[in-house]
Amino acid sequence: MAACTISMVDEWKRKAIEAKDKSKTIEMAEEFKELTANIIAHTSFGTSFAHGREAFKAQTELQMLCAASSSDIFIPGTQYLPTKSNLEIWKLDRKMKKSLKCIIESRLNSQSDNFSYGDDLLGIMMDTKNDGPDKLKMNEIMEECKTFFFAGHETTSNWLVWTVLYCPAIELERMASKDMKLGNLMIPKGTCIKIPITMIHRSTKYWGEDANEFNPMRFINGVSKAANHPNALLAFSVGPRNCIGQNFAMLEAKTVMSLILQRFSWSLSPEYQHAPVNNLTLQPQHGLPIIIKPLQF
Ligand code: HEM
Repeated sequence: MAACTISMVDEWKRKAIEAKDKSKTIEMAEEFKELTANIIAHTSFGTSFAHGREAFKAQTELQMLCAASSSDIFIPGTQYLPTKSNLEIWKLDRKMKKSLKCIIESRLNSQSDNFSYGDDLLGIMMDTKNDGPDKLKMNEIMEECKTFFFAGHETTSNWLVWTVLYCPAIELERMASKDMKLGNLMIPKGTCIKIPITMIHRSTKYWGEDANEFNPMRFINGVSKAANHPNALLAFSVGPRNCIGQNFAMLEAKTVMSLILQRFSWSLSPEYQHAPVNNLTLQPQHGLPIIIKPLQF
């Protein structure tokens, strides 16, 4: 984490120092996307990082195509038709799976003397392959790699982008597995419920009159005491399906922000246009240009 971040901030400093006024506008949204992809690829694939990045690049393109087609009206069966977008989706899917399979196979062939596949995420998952009932199949390992990249990349990247404004996942969805009562509402089995995290995070009912103000001191006694309901902070969800990467993400954000703040002063560029858009995670539609100035030359 720290090594990836330091190489990014060193590059920023070099660019700023080269400039006449010793400052530089940096497109933070793009930089954070690249940084968090590097961090998650290193964590997942260690030494096979470069190949992992290739696989994740294909997954990102695939995700964008799927997000675009998910806004179309869905006609059952059309996902199997060889349309231009489906052909592109299938091609990227094959490319990504091939890269991941290559990484796993080369790791299988290079098992070290102590019969371990390594201490990155891939190695740990492959080591479980050797044991009895928890054994993971190649397919399952590939799916887990995809999940971790999807769940741990844009979330953290957009979290860094907004830092103290918004949470990156703005709503949760649940489907009722049986008829149930929720407060005064009867929820029939099969109903989809959306939980509006952003609205809950801005509710004066839970957070008090200053709900819309940036007040980090409200967390001084811990997250569960910050509001008048212990689960009012839902950024990582709560319960058995809450975010498995929460501690990783917290560590990543603290590492990145502290390494940046130690080195630069910064201000928002006049080019910035405030237009958050929900593309599965909340993103700045027109990027985040920030002017940075090194604190020391
Ligand atoms: C600021 C960053 C992050 C935010 C705001 C975030 C938010 C969330 C939320 C709200 C959920 C629950 C989704 C639901 O219940 O419908 C979730 C689940 C999950 N997150 Fe994160 N996440 C972040 C970073 C990460 C990272 C870095 C990883 C992995 C390294 C990760 C892996 C996962 C996984 C695997 C799940 C599914 C858990 C399950 O269904 O059992 N997340 N995340």
